[in-house]
Amino acid sequence: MAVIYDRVALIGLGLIASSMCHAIRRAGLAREIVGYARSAETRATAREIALCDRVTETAAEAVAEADLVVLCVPVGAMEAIAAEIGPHLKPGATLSDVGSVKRAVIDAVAPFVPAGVHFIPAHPLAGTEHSGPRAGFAELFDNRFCILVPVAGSDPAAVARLADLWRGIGSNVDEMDADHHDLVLAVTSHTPHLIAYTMVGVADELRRVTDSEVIKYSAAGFRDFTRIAASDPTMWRDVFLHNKDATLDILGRFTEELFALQRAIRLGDGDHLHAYFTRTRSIRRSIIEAGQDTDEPNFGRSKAKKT
Ligand SMILES: NC(=O)c1ccc[n+]([C@@H]2O[C@H](COP(=O)([O-])OP(=O)(O)OC[C@H]3O[C@@H](n4cnc5c(N)ncnc54)[C@H](O)[C@@H]3O)[C@@H](O)[C@H]2O)c1
Ligand SMILES: O=C(O)C(=O)C[C@]1(C(=O)O)C=C[C@@H](O)C=C1
Repeated sequence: MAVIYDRVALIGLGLIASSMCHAIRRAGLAREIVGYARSAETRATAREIALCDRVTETAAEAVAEADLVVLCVPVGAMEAIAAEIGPHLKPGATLSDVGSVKRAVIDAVAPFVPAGVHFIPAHPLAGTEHSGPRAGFAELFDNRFCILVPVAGSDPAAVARLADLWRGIGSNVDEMDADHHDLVLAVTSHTPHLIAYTMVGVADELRRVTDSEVIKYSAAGFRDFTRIAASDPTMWRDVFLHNKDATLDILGRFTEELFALQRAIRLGDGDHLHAYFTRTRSIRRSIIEAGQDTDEPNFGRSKAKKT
């Protein structure tokens, strides 16, 4: 594949940046990848594993002469890093990010984007519970969506170029408005993470009572919760602090449904439970039929009906 950006600078060398490094290299989409990380330890690791072509000591040095700069730090750290690099961005360059929340990142970063720099926020819908520069792998974005959230007046050619990069590293690309993005993600990612954190917390409380039975007999469903609940605490603290309204809205709806199910159990209302579970089962099946579940053995291969 052809080079899309001569020089790409990645700020924050964690799971997402390191995966971008591997994936951009795999597809040959940049002539040079420059990385910057705040901690000396992360910079040393990145150099040791030759993650990027060059690791710089400052963010300003990393972005100088870069054609694409991607902020890969937690959402709450975006403003400070934008303020630091703003004056050093090259005219005509594209500034993007991978934050899990979009409205708060746009509000925090936009004031520091100089005229002549294209600011195009983005969010790859792919991740794992691991973090840091060793966690990345080239296949992370394969068959996943990357949502681009162009701001008012974005240059269509710059948006198309960034979309080409994400397609080149395996993603499907969609565009969305920031507020809509934050609501959709509150449903599909943020609130589910909060529920997983809560359930694992409840089990942890129980463990003190039942002396490790929870761990010993943990079944697949709970194990999946523990994987999600092992995700980075800083990243998730920032997600909830910066997508407050949408998360509280969805959490309110969740609690109402939970109380309705709790009531059905108390009243022995099997019809209510059966009807509810039938509806939710059909949702899972439609996701698989649409070929969106990469954990499903038939993903991307068939639309075979399951019984
Ligand atoms: N992990 C996921 O599943 C996932 C998926 C999609 C998007 N994201 C988003 O991508 C971004 C990065 O997440 P990640 O999973 O790669 O995290 P990570 O913890 O693996 O890496 C984050 C990097 O940012 C650096 N950092 C932290 N605070 C900083 C600060 N104040 N100033 C400068 N650097 C700082 C860390 O040292 C680290 O290098 C986040 O905004 C997150 O919301 C994460
Ligand atoms: O698979 C996981 O570990 C994830 O949680 C990834 C996940 C998600 O909720 O799907 C988490 C946060 C992101 O912003 C995007 C993707």
